[in-house]
Amino acid sequence: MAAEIIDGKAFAASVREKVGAQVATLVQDHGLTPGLAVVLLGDDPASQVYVRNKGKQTREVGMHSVEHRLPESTSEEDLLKLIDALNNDPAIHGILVQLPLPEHLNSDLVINAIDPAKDVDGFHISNVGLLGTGQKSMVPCTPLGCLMMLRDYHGSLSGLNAVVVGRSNIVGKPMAQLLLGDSCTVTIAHSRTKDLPSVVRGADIVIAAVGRPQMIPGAWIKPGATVIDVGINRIPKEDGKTRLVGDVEFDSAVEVAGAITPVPGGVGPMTIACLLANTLTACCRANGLPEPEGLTA
Ligand SMILES: NC(=O)C1=CN([C@@H]2O[C@H](COP(=O)(O)OP(=O)(O)OC[C@H]3O[C@@H](n4cnc5c(N)ncnc54)[C@H](OP(=O)(O)O)[C@@H]3O)[C@@H](O)[C@H]2O)C=CC1
Ligand SMILES: Nc1nc(=O)c2c([nH]1)NC[C@@H]1CN(c3ccc(C(=O)N[C@@H](CCC(=O)O)C(=O)O)cc3)C=[N+]21
Repeated sequence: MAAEIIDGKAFAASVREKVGAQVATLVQDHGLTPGLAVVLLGDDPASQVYVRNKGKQTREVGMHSVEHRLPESTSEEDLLKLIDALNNDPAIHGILVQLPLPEHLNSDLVINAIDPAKDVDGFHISNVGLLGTGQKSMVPCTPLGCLMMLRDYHGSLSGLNAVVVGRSNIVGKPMAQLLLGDSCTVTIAHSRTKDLPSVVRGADIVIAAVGRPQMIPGAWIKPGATVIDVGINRIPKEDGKTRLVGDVEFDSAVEVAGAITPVPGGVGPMTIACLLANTLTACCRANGLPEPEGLTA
């Protein structure tokens, strides 16, 4: 029996619809328009596509959207000045600095310069600490999107064995924290893990966040497991063009898994939808209004 395909694109559209409805209420009842600023350094084509999609979808849900495209050579001082201005701009409730930053910049320093209340990526050390101690925080968008899909599919995650492959600060670690928060038994695997296939085989939930095209084959997956593929990898096609694939070998995994997210159309669209949800949450918190419903962790 082939797995159920978890439709991240449709799920993301439903999240955006909820965000849009709550934005409309904010505008009508409180005269407030949530605002998101995205900062992009350099001209990496893939990053440009994401930034364009973010801007378009931000406007579609009725939010205020600002893009700052700066040259690759921008100095740390100038970038910190821009962040300071955005921190102090009352029309901006969310700030996202697109990663990775050029090598000459210290990304920890830059991220920690963002007002934690406006850190809609959830990467600031305060938000990381709040999440790790189970307190209210801004939750990183990609793991939040994965959690929403898992909760929707499973109902309760309590007691399930979850394996997160990858330990980055932006995906693997926060994903593990969220799963722990929902009472999964969590294993974090990485490049030094011994016998990864057997670690993955023990999982009811597999989160693949490695950045290696199609690395996890169906043969590693426990029959019936839920597979969330975070990987976004561009590989060459026979016709000279490229296509997107995940970190999971979809064709073999779909035959074994109980449910699986495709690439494209899985985690990616949910990431952007959660960015909009976080911006709405930040705007509500900044104005002492109740948290948006069904959009936080
Ligand atoms: N869909 C979305 O919205 C998003 C998708 N992504 C995608 O997710 C993927 C991961 O991103 P990110 O977390 O930033 O990546 P990083 O490169 O920061 O981290 C990759 C992790 O994978 C581990 N790893 C590498 N090789 C292996 C291996 N052979 N076996 C086991 N583990 C391994 C690394 O281990 P170690 O620490 O030991 O080096 C590391 O912890 C990428 O494809 C990226 O494009 C990222 C963000 C958002
Ligand atoms: N500060 C910061 N925050 C991020 O959240 C962040 C970042 N930097 N740097 C880059 C990664 C990557 N990322 C993606 C978002 C959406 C899609 C997405 O929408 N993907 C579509 C396909 C898009 C396409 O066709 O290229 C899909 O999977 O269906 C993918 C990847 C966010 N990231």
